Amino acid sequence: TMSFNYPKARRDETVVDDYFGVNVADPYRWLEDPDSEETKSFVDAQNEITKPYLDGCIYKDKIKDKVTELWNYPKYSVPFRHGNKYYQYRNTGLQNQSLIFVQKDLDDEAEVFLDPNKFSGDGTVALSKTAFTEDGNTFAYGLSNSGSDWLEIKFKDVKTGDDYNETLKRVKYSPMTWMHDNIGFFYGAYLDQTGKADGSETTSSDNQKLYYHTLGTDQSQDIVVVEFEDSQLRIGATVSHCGEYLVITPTKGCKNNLVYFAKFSADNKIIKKLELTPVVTEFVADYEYVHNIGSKFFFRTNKDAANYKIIAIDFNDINGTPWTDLLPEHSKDVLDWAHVINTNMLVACHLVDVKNTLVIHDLETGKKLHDFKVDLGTISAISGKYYHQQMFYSFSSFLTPNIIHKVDFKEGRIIDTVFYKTKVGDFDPSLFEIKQVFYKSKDDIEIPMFIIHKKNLQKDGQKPCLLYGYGGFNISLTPGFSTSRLVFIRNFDGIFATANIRGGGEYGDRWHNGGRFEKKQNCFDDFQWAAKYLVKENYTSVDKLSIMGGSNGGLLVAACINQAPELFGAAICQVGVLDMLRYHKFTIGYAWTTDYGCSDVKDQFEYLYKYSPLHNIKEPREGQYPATLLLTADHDDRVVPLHSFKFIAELQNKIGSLSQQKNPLMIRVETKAGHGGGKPTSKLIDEVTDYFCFISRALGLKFLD
Ligand SMILES: O=C(NCC(=O)N1CCC[C@H]1C(=O)O)OCc1ccccc1
Repeated sequence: TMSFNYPKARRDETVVDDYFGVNVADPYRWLEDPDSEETKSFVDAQNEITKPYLDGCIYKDKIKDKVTELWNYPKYSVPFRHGNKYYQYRNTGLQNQSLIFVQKDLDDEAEVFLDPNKFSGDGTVALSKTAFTEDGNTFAYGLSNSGSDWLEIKFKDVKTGDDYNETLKRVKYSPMTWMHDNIGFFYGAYLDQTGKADGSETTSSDNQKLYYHTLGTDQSQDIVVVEFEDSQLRIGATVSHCGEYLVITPTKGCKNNLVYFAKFSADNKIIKKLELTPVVTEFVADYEYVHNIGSKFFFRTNKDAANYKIIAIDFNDINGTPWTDLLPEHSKDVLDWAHVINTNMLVACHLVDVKNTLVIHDLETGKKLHDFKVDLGTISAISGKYYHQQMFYSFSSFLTPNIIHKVDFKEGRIIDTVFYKTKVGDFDPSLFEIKQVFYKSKDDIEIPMFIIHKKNLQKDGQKPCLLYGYGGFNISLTPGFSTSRLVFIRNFDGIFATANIRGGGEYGDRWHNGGRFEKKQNCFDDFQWAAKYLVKENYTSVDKLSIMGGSNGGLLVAACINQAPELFGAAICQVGVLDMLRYHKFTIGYAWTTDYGCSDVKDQFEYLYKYSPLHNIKEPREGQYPATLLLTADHDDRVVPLHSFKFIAELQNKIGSLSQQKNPLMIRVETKAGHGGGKPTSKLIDEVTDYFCFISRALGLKFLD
């Protein structure tokens, strides 16, 4: 095994912060400036170590070919109906960005409506949020560059295919919603933020305002229609399905929002700030607009309902008429989302032990009308406007790429047919199996875990295993189809496992709250106990076990290798949140305090300091750190790359020089890329290939053809 001469990054020992009397050194503070020559040469020096190591993997070409081959299957979204046309995202398989197709009827020849690959040669301009007008004649679309959260909004005339002249700039974390006059458009922007705004800056995003744009005019004419004192609010907004209200749902963090509304004047003229009526003015719960009938509004909420429910609020009499439950909270099943279709039917999707169910209720009475048969897996999308008598939904799972269903509502009947079944080359799902196990964590709480492997597996403890986790922000890791993981199972003769650890939404607020604030350590314990389970049950062994996670999941991976380096052979940490004392200072980091807390508060500093990856790197009592690869990118303005730069510098400095540390400790820094959203297929395949090269080389895995 090689030893590595890692780049020596300057340590500035003069940078020391005082947190409530505790002095914390931050010698790599200078790495927080992405534009300094010193930081740029640090990144180049790191890539000069990492690239030869990855390219030195003897299977690199085979891995890339296999990943590409399995990736190359047609990906279709559910069809969407706007105006009198159907639209659908399609990718033949390897296109960098999916295209939007349009057709008059479902059995007509579809033609290209929008091809985002035309916006750049390398596919680094991605289509982000989009919104059609009610009449379907105008299409608003947001473009994101190099993976940044910043959007530029354009408007296309559907009939001619031509774009209107205006471009709305400095848009970020923004709604996109049209007045029903098909001319007025609402969006959120940071127009008074100075300096760079291309996603490579780390500037904190403050003072978002909600603007009203009139189609065909210049952005400079736009009107501020909603703004709040609190500069950290992101202003969610939706024009109600009836077109007569604007529902405003400001949020500050990543949990709980407020609710206001404005009723439009009869002539729909908007020339100044909107008169807002307050509905919810404290951050006590999530409230998501589902539908309204006149002044009766339906929201999905977790107010007094940890597993969420649908309530009805009368906007004409907010404090008079009691708010009622339309769809009561289920004692165990979590209400994932709800959608109104066919005028008076409510489609409800629940999560039951991390598997989706799909039912239809009567909108008036809440009475159940229909149960869709759903296998172990996820309802990955639904489409259909409330006034349509037709909807589409898609299903996918670990061994099942998208199956699209068409549902027609005719003469009181519900007719569910398979509309499109995705085929993936020569992949044969019958050769593999999915298991769901419930293992005990450190505190004996039962944690679900999906394990996927070839059938007739010999549990000889020698199988390479890839354990994936996230554990935060009420996000649930539900079954999904991933060809890269199937390459790991098929060609490394491996096992893929995903642990539904606390902090996620798998069991509603109970599960989310079990992994937040001072309980965040439960996430790390749950993940470490998943690793112990996989070894104890003879699926794999420590030196064949890799852990992987991204963003908050990158925090998970980095905290776990600090706390239990002896449990893992390799660790893949993608775009991780790694400096828990300073994360809130950059871009949208302050919004994450609803999960993490903040080092500005004494008792929160204390528990953050205990697990913050950057501050808890220490020589293992015995053995070494796992082979560790950090991945980040120069336009990641969700989790700025400085987290990974500082962590790898400290890891190489403290651990890289130890004689017993034979495993590589590296970072892969991508250019013209961001947090992950919108990444072109070519870059995704290169990234998967690289971290498979890293794992296989570090663990000495064989690649079977
Ligand atoms: O910050 C988040 N979400 C939380 C997030 O992205 N986190 C939370 C921790 C690190 C990172 C992650 O895990 O992906 O979203 C901001 C946003 C983006 C686009 C539109 C509206 C709002």
